[in-house]
Amino acid sequence: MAPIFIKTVLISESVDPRCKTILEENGIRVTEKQNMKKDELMAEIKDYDGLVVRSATKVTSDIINAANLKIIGRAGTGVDNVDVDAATKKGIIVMNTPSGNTISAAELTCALLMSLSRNVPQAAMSMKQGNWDRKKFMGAELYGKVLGIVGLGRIGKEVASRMQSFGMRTIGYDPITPPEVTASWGVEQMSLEQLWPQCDYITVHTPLMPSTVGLLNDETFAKCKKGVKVVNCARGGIIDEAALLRALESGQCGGAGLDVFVEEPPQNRSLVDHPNVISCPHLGASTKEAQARCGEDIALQIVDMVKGKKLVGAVSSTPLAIASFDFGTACKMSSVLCQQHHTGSMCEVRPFYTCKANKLV
Ligand SMILES: NC(=O)c1ccc[n+]([C@@H]2O[C@H](COP(=O)([O-])OP(=O)(O)OC[C@H]3O[C@@H](n4cnc5c(N)ncnc54)[C@H](O)[C@@H]3O)[C@@H](O)[C@H]2O)c1
Ligand SMILES: O=C(O)[C@H](O)COP(=O)(O)O
Repeated sequence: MAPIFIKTVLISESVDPRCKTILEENGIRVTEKQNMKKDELMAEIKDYDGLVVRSATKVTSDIINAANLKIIGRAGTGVDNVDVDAATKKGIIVMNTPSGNTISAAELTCALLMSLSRNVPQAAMSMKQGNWDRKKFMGAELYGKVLGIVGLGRIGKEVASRMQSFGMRTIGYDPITPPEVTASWGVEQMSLEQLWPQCDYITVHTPLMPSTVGLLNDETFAKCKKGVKVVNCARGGIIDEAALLRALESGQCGGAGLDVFVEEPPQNRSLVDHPNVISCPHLGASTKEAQARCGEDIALQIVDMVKGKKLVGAVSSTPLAIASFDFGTACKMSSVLCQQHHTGSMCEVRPFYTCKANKLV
C-alpha cells in the first residue's frame, strides 16, 4: 500500500507522553494543546495531517470539514465523539485502540458493583463527617446473586470472570457474540425479555449507537426485579437518565453506579446527588496502565500507516466476524480500523459492522 504522509499531529487531550515520543522519533511534528473550545480547535486544526483525541474532543463534521486531516486517532475505545461518517466521506481514517483500556474499565465496573452492594462510598463519607453508623449501611452479599451483562464484548467478558469469582451467576445478552462462545466464559445468554426479571444487578457494556440508546428505560425497568441495581461504565444514555431517576425514586431501582453521563460533566445534578447513586467522572480508562497502552498503541498505528505497512487481517469486535483484508481494501470499506499492537491483531471496531464473505457490511 502507498505510504500516507503525516508530518504534523495535534494531540488535543491528555494522552500518555509515549504517544508524542513515538511520533517524534518517527519524524512527525507534534503539538499538544488541551481544553480548546470548538472555535479554537476549528482554527487550529487546519495546520495538521493528524489529530489524536480521547473522549472529550467532539470531532464534529464542521471540524472535519475545516481540516485537511488524513487520520483521526482515538487513544481509547469509544468513537462516538467522532463523526465517523463525515470522516469517511472525506477519506479520513479513524483509528482507535480498543483493547488498551479493557481491564481498567472492567475493574472499575467491578468496583462499582461492590460499592453498590456494601455502600462503601456512602459509609466512607459518613465516617469523614465524624459518624459511626453501622445500621444505616447494612449491605447484601454478591454471592449467589444474578448479574445481567448487556453487551458481551471485551469489557463484558472481563467483568463476567471477575464477578464469577464472587460467586455471582452471570447471564447476558449480545446480538453478535454467539451463545456458545459466552457459555465458555460461564455466561448464559438469553433474550433481554428473559434477562430483565432475573437480575439482581445489571451492567451495560455496549457502544452508544441508535439501537442502544435507552436500552434501560421506563418499560424495561418495570420488567426488572424491584430494587435491581445498575451500573453504567460504558456510555451515558444507554441507561435513560430520566427513567433511571424515576426508578430510583420509586424504589424500582435500588442503586446505580455511574461512570458516564449523557452530558459530561453533567449539568443536571439530580442523578449524581441522589443518595442511592455512586458516581465517577468518567474514570474507566483512567489508570497509568491503560493510558500507557492507549497512548503507545495509537502512535504505533499512525507510524504503521505512514510507513505504508501492509496490515493483514481485519477482525471485527466480535470473535466470529473474522475476515482478511489488506489495509488498503479495508480502508476503502471502513474508516474505522485499528491495529492492536498488544494483541497483534487488526480490528474493525464498529460492532454494527459484521464480516460476510470477506466484506464488512
Ligand atoms: N468508562 C470508560 O472509561 C470506558 C472505557 C472503555 C470503554 N468504554 C465503553 O465501554 C463500552 C464497551 O466497550 P468494549 O471494549 O467492551 O466494546 P466491544 O465492542 O468489545 O463490545 C461491545 C459489545 O456490545 C455488543 N452490542 C452491540 N449492540 C448491542 C445491543 N443492542 N445489546 C447488547 N449488546 C450489544 C456488541 O456485539 C459487542 O459484543 C463502549 O461503549 C466503550 O466506549 C468506557
Ligand atoms: O471509550 C473509552 O475508551 C473510554 O470511555 C475512555 O475515555 P477517555 O479516554 O476519555 O478516558
